[in-house]
Formats: sequence, C-alpha cells, structure tokens
Amino acid sequence: MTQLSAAQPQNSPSDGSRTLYGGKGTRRITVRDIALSKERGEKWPMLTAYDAMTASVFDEAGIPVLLVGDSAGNCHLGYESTVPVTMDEMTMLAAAVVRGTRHSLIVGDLPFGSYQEGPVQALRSATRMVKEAGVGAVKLEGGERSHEQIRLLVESGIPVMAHIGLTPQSVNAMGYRVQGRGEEAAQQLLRDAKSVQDAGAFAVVLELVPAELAAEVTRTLHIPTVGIGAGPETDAQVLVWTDMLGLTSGRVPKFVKKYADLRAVMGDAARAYAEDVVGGTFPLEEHSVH
Ligand SMILES: Nc1nc(=O)c2c([nH]1)NC[C@@H]1CN(c3ccc(C(=O)N[C@@H](CCC(=O)O)C(=O)O)cc3)CN21
Ligand SMILES: CC(C)C(=O)C(=O)O
Ligand SMILES: [Mg+2]
Repeated sequence: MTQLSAAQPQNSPSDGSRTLYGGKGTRRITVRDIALSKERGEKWPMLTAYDAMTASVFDEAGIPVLLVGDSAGNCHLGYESTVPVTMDEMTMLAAAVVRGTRHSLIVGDLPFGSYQEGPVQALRSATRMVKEAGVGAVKLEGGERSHEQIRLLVESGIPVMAHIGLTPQSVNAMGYRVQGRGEEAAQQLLRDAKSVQDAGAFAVVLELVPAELAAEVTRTLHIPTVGIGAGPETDAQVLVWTDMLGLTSGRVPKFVKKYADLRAVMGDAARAYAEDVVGGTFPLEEHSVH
C-alpha cells in the first residue's frame, strides 16, 4: 500500500517512514514508524485520551501516539485506582478515541485481570481491543512476568507496548513507589526491559524509575523507551492528559508539568454561565429563535 501511494509525506525518508512529529503525513502513524524513529534519534510525545472529542484535539495538534490508558479509571470514571477498570469500559473508550482521530497511532491499555491468567487470555482480550475498538496496538504491564503474553500477541499480529517500573495495576502489592532504586532492583529492571524487547514489544513504558537507570535502559534497547517520571533521556515521554492540562482534582505526581489550568478555566466558565442564568442576562435576544 505505502509503496504504491502517490501521496507521500513531503519529509518522508526514503524508507517510506515519516517523522513522528511535525511531518506532513497523510496516513496514520504505524508501529513501523515508531521503530524507525529510534534510528533517527527522534524524540516523540505521547498523551493519554479517553474520549473522541479530546482525542481529536491531540490528533489535530500532531501528537503521534495516543494511549487509551486504564488511568481512565481514576481520571475519567471516578474510581480510586486503575484496578477496577474492565475490558467493557476500555473497549468503549478506545473505540471512541479511534473514531475521533485520523493521524495518531492509538494504543489500548489492557486492564487488570484481562491478561494475567496467561497468553491465551491476553490474546482473547487484545483481539477484542483490535476488532471492536480498532486500536493499532495494545499495552500491558509487566516485564519478565508478561513475556509469554507479549510473545503470543506479537506472533498473532498484534503490536504490543510493554510497561515496566511502577506498574499501577499492582498497587495493592507494590504501592506507588519509585522502582529500580539500588543495584538489585536496577538489575531486575534491565532484565525486564530486555525480556519485553526479546518477546517482540515495539516500545516500552518506563514509569517512575531513576533518570540514570532510564538512560541506561534507553541506550541498551533497540526499541524506543517511553518515560513517565523517568527523566529526560528516554526516547519518548508520556503524561496523563488531565494532569498536564490542570484538570485532575487534587494532587498530581511530582513528574507532571502543568501546561494549562483547565480546572480554573472550566470552573470560571460554569460560574459565569450560572450567574447569567440566575441574573437573567442569558439568553439574550441574539440567542433566541422566533
Ligand atoms: N492522574 C493520574 N496520573 C498518572 O500519572 C497516573 C494515574 N493517574 N493513574 C495511573 C498511574 C498511577 N501513577 C502514579 C500514581 C502515583 C504516583 C505517586 O504517588 N508518585 C509520588 C512519588 C512516590 C515516590 O517518590 O516514591 C510523587 O509525588 O510523584 C506516581 C504515579 C501514574 N499513573
Ligand atoms: C501512565 C500511562 C503510561 C498509563 O499506563 C495509563 O495512563 O494508564
Ligand atoms: Mg495504564
């Protein structure tokens, strides 16, 4: 398909790939584009999205990869953590994000309990994500412990983004603590990273690990690393969109940079509207039909 297409992006390298950000691509980003970005040394941004409207904003802004994260559990659905999130919920949110986007690669997070039983359960869940939601890839948590799951999905034609370091679905066992501190834990993280790469993952999220260790993992692997609270030297970065736009209520993790204060903007607008209605200054003649 790609080779026959007349409309190649203007800055397309000769291998048919495209730069992930800032290019003039006309087609959706693929996992192949992601793989080739590491050879070019290109850094790239990823954001979460949980609905079509928000996803369309990020798609139009050129964010190459959107993660339908199970952080939807606490950010969008009102749960305390990601643990209660179900496949039904994730599939519905991921389908909406796919419908709202044209350019971004959409990655669907597999929720807690949908792949831990083993490779066959993982394949059933991932297949559902791909067929019902239309995602281009799935993500699941765990390094060595998820090796066989990742391998079967990749062999079956489903690209997998891995996720190691802090794995929030295991909060009841590990808490929300920095991972990979100390020599033994650092060695375990390196083993986890190599294990998911060997299993065929096309990229790996490193969550809440020391910057020096994340840099070492990034140098060691040939697949891109996506950092969240993992310092500046990973190949890509990811943030939860409600955190970076200032919509999350209460405390946000220390690694977040706040790029807007949507909570204040939306609250002020809601209060202005309420004042208008109560005071009789909305609607006016211009908002009325006759
Ligand atoms: N709103 C939101 N943002 C996220 O980044 C996020 C979610 N939700 N839900 C799923 C996971 C859970 N994540 C978390 C949750 C808590 C911490 C946290 O408490 N971090 C402490 C540091 C802890 C330490 O130093 O050991 C912090 O202050 O950042 C970090 C990441 C990241 N993900
Ligand atoms: C924080 C990212 C990596 C995630 O898994 C999520 O948003 O669910
Ligand atoms: Mg997640």
